[in-house]
Amino acid sequence: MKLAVTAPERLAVRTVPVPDPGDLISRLPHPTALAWIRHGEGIAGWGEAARIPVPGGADRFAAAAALLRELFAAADVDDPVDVPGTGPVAFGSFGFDPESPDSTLIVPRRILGRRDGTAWLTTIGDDAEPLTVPTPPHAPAGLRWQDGALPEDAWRQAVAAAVGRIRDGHLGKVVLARDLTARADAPIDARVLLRRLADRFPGCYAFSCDGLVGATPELLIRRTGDDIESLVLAGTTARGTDPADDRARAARLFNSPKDREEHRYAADMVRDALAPLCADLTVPDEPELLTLPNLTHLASPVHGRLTADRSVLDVVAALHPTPAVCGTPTDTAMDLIRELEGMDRGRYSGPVGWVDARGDGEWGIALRCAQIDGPSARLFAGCGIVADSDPDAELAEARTKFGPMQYALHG
Ligand SMILES: C=C(O[C@H]1C=CC=C(C(=O)O)[C@@H]1O)C(=O)O
Repeated sequence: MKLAVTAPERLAVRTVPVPDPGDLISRLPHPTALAWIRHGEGIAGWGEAARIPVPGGADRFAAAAALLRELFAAADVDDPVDVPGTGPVAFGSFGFDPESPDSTLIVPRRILGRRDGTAWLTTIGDDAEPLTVPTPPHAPAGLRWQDGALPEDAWRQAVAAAVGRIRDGHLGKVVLARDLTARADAPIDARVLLRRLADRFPGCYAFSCDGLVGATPELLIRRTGDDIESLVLAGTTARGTDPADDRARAARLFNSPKDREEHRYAADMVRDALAPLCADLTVPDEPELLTLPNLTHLASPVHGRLTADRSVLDVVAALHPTPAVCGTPTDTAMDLIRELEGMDRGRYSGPVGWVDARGDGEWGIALRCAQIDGPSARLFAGCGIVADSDPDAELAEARTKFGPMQYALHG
């Protein structure tokens, strides 16, 4: 696959150290924000120095990595700060399904970053060229909600059908998702959603890229030099109504054979995908609990050291789609998702994040998110289904997973 890029032939890139910029989200001047922020650290971008539409295909990550390598190698870079995220950076979000055409990389004109006490501003392109005038953010108003592809009952039946296929031995696990749509009175401003998500879910990665906005707890891969990290999530319970109930639910999740099975598929696949690329790969034998404001997940933190020079996008290519969002075996699960969900997921549950010219970067799985298109938002939530899954319980779990974006829209 050969990609086309809308960009000047040679990017001029200058990074300078800046005093602590404070809250990154409030520095975003435009509704079409680019962001990747957790606990107040990360990068925020605006303007477009380059936009790269990436067609569908199993090789979309490799094609994107190759084009960025070329674009960044040709850039004229002045970067005295020289830490991951400085110099030229592309934000990106990829379609979940290789048959979905919907993936994009964007190199912003400005990137404001903060990490471990260092802050920087990167300017890409002509410094003197004016950016559009900043606009104040406006919260969405007059929201009207509608079911997406499958109303609740139909989705429950899809889950029951998936359980049947699993019990018949066709596959071990599949993740089924559903969508909801909301329409506001005016175009939705990503900055308002980011603000609310970052405030309520500070431990998640608040992201915004080309209309895909959310706060995901799941780190697909972070590459910092040779080091790679991932946080595998699968297996979920809602938080309790009081501390005793919360502890009881967490204990039930931790000891649930059904959730352990759901988790094991995901952790095993990540280990198998990373093992050929890594030395010193550690995947815990047993998951731990990750507690979020609305949910508790089973979580496996994974670490390794790359044995060859691979961009973070090369590692994304090896990992996506994990059984946290697809299933096992992958191809059978992908076919069942196409058959039962009745929709194209677009970029929901695809990789979202950023990559720099060193090949460093952070990519999450786009969960707890919505695709914003003018005044419309399409929200997504999915659940891992195994032989012992109960359709009613999965529907309740999906409702809880819609919660963060419903909150982001309504406040
Ligand atoms: C597919 C989603 O969550 C995944 C990540 C964590 C836990 C999951 C679960 O327990 O089903 C899912 O695998 C979603 O939030 O839409």
